[in-house]
Amino acid sequence: MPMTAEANTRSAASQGAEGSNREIFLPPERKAVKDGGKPHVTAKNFSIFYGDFEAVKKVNAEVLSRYVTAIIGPSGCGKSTFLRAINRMNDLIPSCHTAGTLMFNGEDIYGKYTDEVLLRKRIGMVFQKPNPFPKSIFDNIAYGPRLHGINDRKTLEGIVEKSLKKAALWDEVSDRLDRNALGLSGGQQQRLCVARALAVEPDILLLDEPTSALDPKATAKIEDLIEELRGSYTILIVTHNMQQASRVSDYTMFFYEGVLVEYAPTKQLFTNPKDQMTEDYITGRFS
Ligand SMILES: Nc1ncnc2c1ncn2[C@@H]1O[C@H](COP(=O)(O)OP(=O)(O)OP(=O)(O)O)[C@@H](O)[C@H]1O
Repeated sequence: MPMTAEANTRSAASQGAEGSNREIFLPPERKAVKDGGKPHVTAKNFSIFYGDFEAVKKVNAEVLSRYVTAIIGPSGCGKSTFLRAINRMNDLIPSCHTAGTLMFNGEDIYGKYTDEVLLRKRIGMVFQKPNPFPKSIFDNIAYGPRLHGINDRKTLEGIVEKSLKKAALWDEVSDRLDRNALGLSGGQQQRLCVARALAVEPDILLLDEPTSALDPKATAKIEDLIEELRGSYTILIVTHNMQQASRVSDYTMFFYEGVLVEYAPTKQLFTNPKDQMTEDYITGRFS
């Protein structure tokens, strides 16, 4: 059987990585996003500490609007800490403090006058484990809009429908919006959590290992959803799964021991990493 172009590339890539147990990643070609690519989150010498321990070390980076950026690296390297800093979720940890600056749309996220509630409306988050409220599907989605003063039933109905459609869940739940969200499957619950985050019309979505508790089918649905949302939202996703990073993201950040070692277009980072440490990590020399 003749080798396909893809198989040829795979073969060439395998041969290129002499002696290494190289996983082959072939990130798909991705189209440029309309009106995307502006600095949306900018870190300047940004560090995050737990007490005296510097978990994230002097990061300098710009996250680009409307693209998907994956954050990868071994366990404990600071991925979640960095992600959570972007909507100040770390504020809930008393020992946690920061140095340097982290800007969102040119405004200091840690500025004296920043309102965390409004910040979290603009920068939504979905966690590793689906965490719907023990309420109806409708009330889960309407929760955020109500918190921000929307109480008109018709308006809420419109928001709930739109959000569930964006999260690719509407068709599965439109006839049971009054049922408890905890009755949904794990994958549906996670899409509900995405819908809940979208209901307040955020600019940025932070996804902290959103598929690690899901089976392959539910994982594929979330990955499809990320693809759908790409171009409308700036998305950052922490993932342990390098294949997932290579499939869903436009840019990838590789962290090691709190240091942002390499940050590049996903295709470049996975096929032609500049740093030896990145090369070693993506080829499975350490995990
Ligand atoms: N609440 C906390 N208090 C003290 N140290 C913490 C806290 N949370 C995380 N750390 C430490 O900060 C470092 C970075 O942790 P973080 O959870 O951000 O890493 P990670 O790359 O997301 O790891 P994983 O992939 O295992 O989730 C680790 O050394 C961790 O032990």
